[in-house]
Amino acid sequence: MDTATEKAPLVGIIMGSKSDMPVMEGCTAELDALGVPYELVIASAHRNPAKVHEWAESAADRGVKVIVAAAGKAAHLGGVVAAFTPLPVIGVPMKTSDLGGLDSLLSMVQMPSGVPVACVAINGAKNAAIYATQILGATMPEYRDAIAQLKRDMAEA
Ligand SMILES: Nc1c(C(=O)O)ncn1[C@@H]1O[C@H](COP(=O)(O)O)[C@@H](O)[C@H]1O
Repeated sequence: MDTATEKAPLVGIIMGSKSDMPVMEGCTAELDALGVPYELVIASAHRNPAKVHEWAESAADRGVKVIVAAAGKAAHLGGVVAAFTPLPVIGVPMKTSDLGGLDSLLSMVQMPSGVPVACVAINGAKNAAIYATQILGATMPEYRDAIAQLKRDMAEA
């Protein structure tokens, strides 16, 4: 399932399996709430490396500014994507039934020097959306304003 919002995507979301989708709906819902256009692709670095390569290498040319990569278990996807793009990559380690997501977290966060993947909490899909929007907000005032409003809403609540 490959999808995108109608406006040109600024965030590229990739996940290793459609089984990650229920958690990652927390990311798309937050991006929708913040008004950030995104594209979404399901592709595994293990099962379909050619598709991951092509998608990651062409992301910047499509106008994508930040990538969110979600994967569970041997979660190499974010690192592989980071190898093929100059864009910042935010990893979302998926909770797993066997090792509770510690497997995903450690395989995602322990990147070799020179190829960073910024990693949120296990199942931290919403925070990945907020962090991606904050990165956009560094240069795009409308997204800085959206984050400022989110903070006001949280304080109010
Ligand atoms: N970690 C990876 C990668 C990868 O890193 O390329 N590809 C799939 N997966 C993960 O395997 C888990 C189980 O996938 P299935 O449910 O399809 O068996 C998912 O959490 C997925 O992200």
